[in-house]
Amino acid sequence: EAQLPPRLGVETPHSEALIQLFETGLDKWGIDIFKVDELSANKPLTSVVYAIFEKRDFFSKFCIHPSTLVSYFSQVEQHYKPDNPYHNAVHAADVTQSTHVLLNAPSIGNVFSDLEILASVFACAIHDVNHPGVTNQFLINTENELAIMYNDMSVLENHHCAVAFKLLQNPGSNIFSQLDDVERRQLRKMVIDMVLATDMSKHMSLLADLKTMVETKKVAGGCLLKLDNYSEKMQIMQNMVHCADLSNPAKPLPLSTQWVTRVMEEFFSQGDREKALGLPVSPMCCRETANVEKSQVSFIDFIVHPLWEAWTELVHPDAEDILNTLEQNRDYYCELSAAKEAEAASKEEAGANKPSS
Ligand SMILES: COc1ccc(C2=NN(C(C)C)C(=O)[C@@H]3CC=CC[C@H]23)cc1C#CC(=O)NCc1ccccc1
Ligand SMILES: [Mg+2]
Ligand SMILES: [Zn+2]
Repeated sequence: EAQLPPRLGVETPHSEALIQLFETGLDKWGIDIFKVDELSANKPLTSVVYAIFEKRDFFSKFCIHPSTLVSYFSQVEQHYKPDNPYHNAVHAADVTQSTHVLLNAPSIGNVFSDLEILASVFACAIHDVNHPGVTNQFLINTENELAIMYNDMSVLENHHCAVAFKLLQNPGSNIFSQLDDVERRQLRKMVIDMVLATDMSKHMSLLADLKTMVETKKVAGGCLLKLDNYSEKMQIMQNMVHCADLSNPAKPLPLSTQWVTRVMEEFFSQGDREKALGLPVSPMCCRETANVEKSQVSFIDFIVHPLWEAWTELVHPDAEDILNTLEQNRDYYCELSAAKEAEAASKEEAGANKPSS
């Protein structure tokens, strides 16, 4: 019997503090995932996945040996680029833990099977693996080998999936080796369907389908339909993972502001590369002209809030607090943006009135 890996699957001098943090925060919306990164000695993904698998009893339910889980997710974690300000293992850990919380909503409690929950948690953990820190459009515009490989279609998302399943084939890393063939094939299809749905170009159609489902659910007297067909269930799972991927602005403000700084840094460095390559600079990637607060307000108003509003209706009333936090944060960015504009205007004013030297 291979000896057990360290607690939570990571070697860290802070293991007691990390265990404490998971005791109190693993099931909470708003755990400090940056603290998890510190306490886990920069293994946030492996430690979060290990803690969730333990809490959901996945080791015994799916006959997964802890050392196999650690072997696989250490490789996945290593394939997230630490130099990416945003699309790194901390983001993967954040999306995974956020989905773990969404799955605990009472109104979807008994909708999903253990295999569906396993697939959702796994999909989140690997959903951005080996992300190059640039957008699909950039890869297409620069005729990157990944765009050629995937014919410009959901290039990043196809790559994340392929890398994740390739790593499963490494010796001692196949966490799904004890599933039977049917389960393994079902899980693979569910994971691909969820990861490909994290491509923002699918956002509008995903949201439209979610709204339709909410309408029909209303008609069906409020309780969540016993979702019997695959496509309805998958729609909810895809939107759940997509919500988690777009959950930064709906987290407590000290976390949300760190994510804005990180994502803008990633966008700006892409803008720098576009400029250096003589390519048109993407709209929110220009360091000089971007108004960060204003664009976070539009990101929330046009993309994040409509999605979370629909999700909140679907799982009513379980996500009320999340929607409230999103709305409070939106007002904060709005005020900040107005204050910055007022300051800029008064500087302009002062400049204009400056006595000519
Ligand atoms: C924490 O903030 C963020 C967190 C994530 C993203 C993401 N954007 N996109 C697309 C929408 C450009 C992605 O495809 C990324 C990959 C998958 C999901 C969402 C990701 C953007 C922001 C932002 C912002 C922000 O303030 N101004 C930039 C902005 C303004 C208006 C509209 C979009 C972006
Ligand atoms: Mg992605
Ligand atoms: Zn993501």
